[in-house]
Amino acid sequence: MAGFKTNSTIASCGGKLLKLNHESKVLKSAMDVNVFLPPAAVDGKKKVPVLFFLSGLTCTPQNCSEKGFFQSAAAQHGIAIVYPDTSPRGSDHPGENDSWDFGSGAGFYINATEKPWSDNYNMYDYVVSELPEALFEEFPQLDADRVSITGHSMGGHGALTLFLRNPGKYKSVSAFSPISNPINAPWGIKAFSGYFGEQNKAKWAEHDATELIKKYSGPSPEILIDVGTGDQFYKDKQLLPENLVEAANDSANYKGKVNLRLQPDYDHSYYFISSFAKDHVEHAAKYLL
Ligand SMILES: N[C@@H](CCC(=O)N[C@@H](CSC=O)C(=O)NCC(=O)O)C(=O)O
Repeated sequence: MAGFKTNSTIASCGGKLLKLNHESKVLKSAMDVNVFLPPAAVDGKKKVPVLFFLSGLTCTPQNCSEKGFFQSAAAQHGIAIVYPDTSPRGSDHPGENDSWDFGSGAGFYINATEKPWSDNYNMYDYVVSELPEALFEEFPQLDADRVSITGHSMGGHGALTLFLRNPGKYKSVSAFSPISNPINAPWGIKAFSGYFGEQNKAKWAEHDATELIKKYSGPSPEILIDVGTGDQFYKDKQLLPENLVEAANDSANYKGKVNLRLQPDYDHSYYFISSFAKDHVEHAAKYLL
């Protein structure tokens, strides 16, 4: 078996939220992960599709499973949700816990190339391969052939880049307030300088959704993006979703297929995410069911 320990099993929306922990080899860390099993999958007899939710800076698997409000719609559509953590934990690298937007809780869904981070900050490999493979082994009711991805902020960047780097692997993608062009935003510049080195701009571009969409070729389901106009990080140009839309409209595959919805007054918080969670589950359901 894949070696998950179940710390708690919580009834939620007719299904079960499992709070799990396992040892990750690629992260050299014990990792928490939450999995919501919809009612259809609780007895293990029916295979259900899976939606990954990648969280933002400072988050753990708890933030979205407690206040994202995804589980009601997921239960209705018979979709499981996986909530991974946002970085390895307790690695003790110098500076790992010095700021909230780099290091612990800020893994950015990349494989770091700069020391000491390259030792174990491999969130890309963890979310793309190690975690899903372990989950599909442990829970045969999760359908490995029907997987979609979504996320928030840093996790929205993760969802978009994992989708665009792996054509066909995910049936659909959506995002809440994603960091859409990290190579031109303060959060992304800080993270990529630290994890990839200041000079390695080619590597930076490999994890920038706006750069990736220009060259993307593969299945091209509509991409749904919600951003609140009251979001201070949007106003501070950390998110830059318009750059992604412009790049998509200049591309061969994604012209007119990024649906950016600017939601009046909403901020960056889980009040915003929970207000539109149903839409994102329904977006995924269109491609998963
Ligand atoms: N601590 C920071 C705010 C951090 C923050 O807003 N984190 C967001 C994600 S931001 C982009 O990735 C978040 O989801 N926080 C968790 C929550 O439950 O709200 C500050 O002090 O400004």
